[in-house]
Amino acid sequence: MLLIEGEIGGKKYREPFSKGILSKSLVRCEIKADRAYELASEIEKSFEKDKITIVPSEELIKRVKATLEKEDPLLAKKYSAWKNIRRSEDPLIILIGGASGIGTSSISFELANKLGIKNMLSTDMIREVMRKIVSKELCPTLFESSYTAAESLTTPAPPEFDKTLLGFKDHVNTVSVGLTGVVERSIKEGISIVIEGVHIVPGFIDEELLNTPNVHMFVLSLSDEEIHKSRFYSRCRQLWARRPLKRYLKHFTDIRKTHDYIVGEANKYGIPVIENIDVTATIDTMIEHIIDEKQLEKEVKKQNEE
Ligand SMILES: Nc1ncnc2c1ncn2[C@@H]1O[C@H](COP(=O)(O)OP(=O)(O)OP(=O)(O)O)[C@@H](O)[C@H]1O
Ligand SMILES: O=C(O)[C@@H](CO)OP(=O)(O)O
Repeated sequence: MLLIEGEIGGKKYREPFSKGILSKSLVRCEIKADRAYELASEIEKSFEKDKITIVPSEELIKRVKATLEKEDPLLAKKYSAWKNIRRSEDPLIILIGGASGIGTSSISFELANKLGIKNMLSTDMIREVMRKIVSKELCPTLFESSYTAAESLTTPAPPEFDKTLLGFKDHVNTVSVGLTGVVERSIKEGISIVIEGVHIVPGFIDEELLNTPNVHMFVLSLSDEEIHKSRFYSRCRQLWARRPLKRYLKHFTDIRKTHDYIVGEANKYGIPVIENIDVTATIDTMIEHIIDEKQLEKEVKKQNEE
């Protein structure tokens, strides 16, 4: 039997080679399930042919990369990229913002899955907890949606300001308090987490917190309004969806205003804005950014030590 030898926290362990586990990780690199299983079998056979019975996990990764290189060099590059992040012992705190319906929850689920991150949280959940703590009288916009918050503003909006955005900023400002708490706690505990939602807006979260190593922020966008609108249709077709399509279509103009505002702020603060057209491309871009930032952090750390 072929055994894989790994190390966790300085302790060595051995486990039987599993074609199922390996093919699952190949599927994450966009290889079709059938082909992934065939490749996993080929890799197992190649070790048997070499009469190897115990393989250090590093060796296994090398062989997978070599096999993928022959299959398609781009796949090998993708596999290396996300494997590097997964194997890193540093925690990752990933914040994904964007207007309602842009795809923050779908992308956060896919990214967490790909990187093996087990903690996920939506800012809508943070908002829901805050609604139980703060009264409606004290903080009326908190009880609205981000795009309807203006309806509960207690003071009239000055004519030079856009009312929708005034309400939006007030709403985001409040939820950012809870969001900051979650980010601080995640850093303190050293856990990896993906947090997503409309309340992740550059400029509302303390810059020092965002500059903490391993904290990465992204904003999703859709410049084509029609594609954005179609996302509400596709969401309401999902059986589990409980959010009425009519509400989002009625407020679509306001949702677009929040979209443009979030993107504008991201550009102002140098936060990557990713057009969320294709799930795979979005995830790949995020992984590339995380790797680049990690490299930069390493270089800065090295310079500071010198
Ligand atoms: N890249 C994509 N390509 C195609 N469809 C997508 C993509 N990303 C998300 N979707 C679909 O768009 C719809 C809206 O996505 P999702 O629910 O993730 O948005 P959201 O930003 O979390 O919205 P909200 O903030 O209102 O909860 C869903 O049906 C989802 O499956
Ligand atoms: O406030 C919002 O923009 C959305 C975010 O998901 O929430 P809801 O439409 O459920 O109020």
